[in-house]
Amino acid sequence: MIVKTENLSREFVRGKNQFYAVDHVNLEVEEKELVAIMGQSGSGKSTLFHMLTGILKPTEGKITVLDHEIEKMNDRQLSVLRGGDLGYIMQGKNLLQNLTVMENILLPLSLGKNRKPDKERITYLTELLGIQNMLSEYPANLSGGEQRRVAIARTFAQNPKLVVADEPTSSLDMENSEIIMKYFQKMAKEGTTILVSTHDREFANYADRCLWMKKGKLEKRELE
Ligand SMILES: Nc1ncnc2c1ncn2[C@@H]1O[C@H](COP(=O)(O)OP(=O)(O)OP(=O)(O)O)[C@@H](O)[C@H]1O
Repeated sequence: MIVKTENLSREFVRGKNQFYAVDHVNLEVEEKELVAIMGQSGSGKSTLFHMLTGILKPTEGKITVLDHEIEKMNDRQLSVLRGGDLGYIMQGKNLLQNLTVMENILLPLSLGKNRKPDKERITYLTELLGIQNMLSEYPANLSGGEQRRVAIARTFAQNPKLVVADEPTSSLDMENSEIIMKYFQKMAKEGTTILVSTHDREFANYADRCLWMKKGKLEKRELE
């Protein structure tokens, strides 16, 4: 099992209300699976992904990712993991603005253990994602969709065993979304486990399995 959560929960307080953003989630993802989590805005997908990747501590429950007990790891151990076997494509723009595109792509590799940049892999990825002519640009000079593609290239450049991707196709046009979905499917077949959150129902055609998140609870259900 690559991902396993047991009763994973996160509570937040807003005003006088205490509520579960993630409510006793039991999720299991096997090696080589491409699993899509769908759900309305605010249903808890990002909170779940933040906990799986050690960005956010749970209020309750257990998380095992790639044989690591995530909630017991310290920040240093977590950043080594996130620079190596675990790749996290976060939502929104998250490139470092003072580094060029290429420097951004190489950054996780400098945090991971025993990972050296694989030039061939990086060339392949940047060409596939159509960012090969922007490698010496700064992120501020790129569109939102281009920055998204750089973030995707950065994650796969580290050759992770598990990729957690939070709405990877959100600011992309159809053509680029399809390239990403096909690439995810290919990488899953070749051995990378991928967990993706999305509003894009097209992903259902590429994923091995779709789950639905509703008010913090994870449901198994057919798409309408
Ligand atoms: N730090 C926080 N403090 C209080 N409430 C929070 C915090 N972070 C998230 N929430 C709330 O928790 C709920 C789940 O948010 P989350 O970002 O996980 O949803 P999501 O499914 O990823 O949404 P989207 O699809 O819009 O990204 C929302 O109601 C959100 O407002």
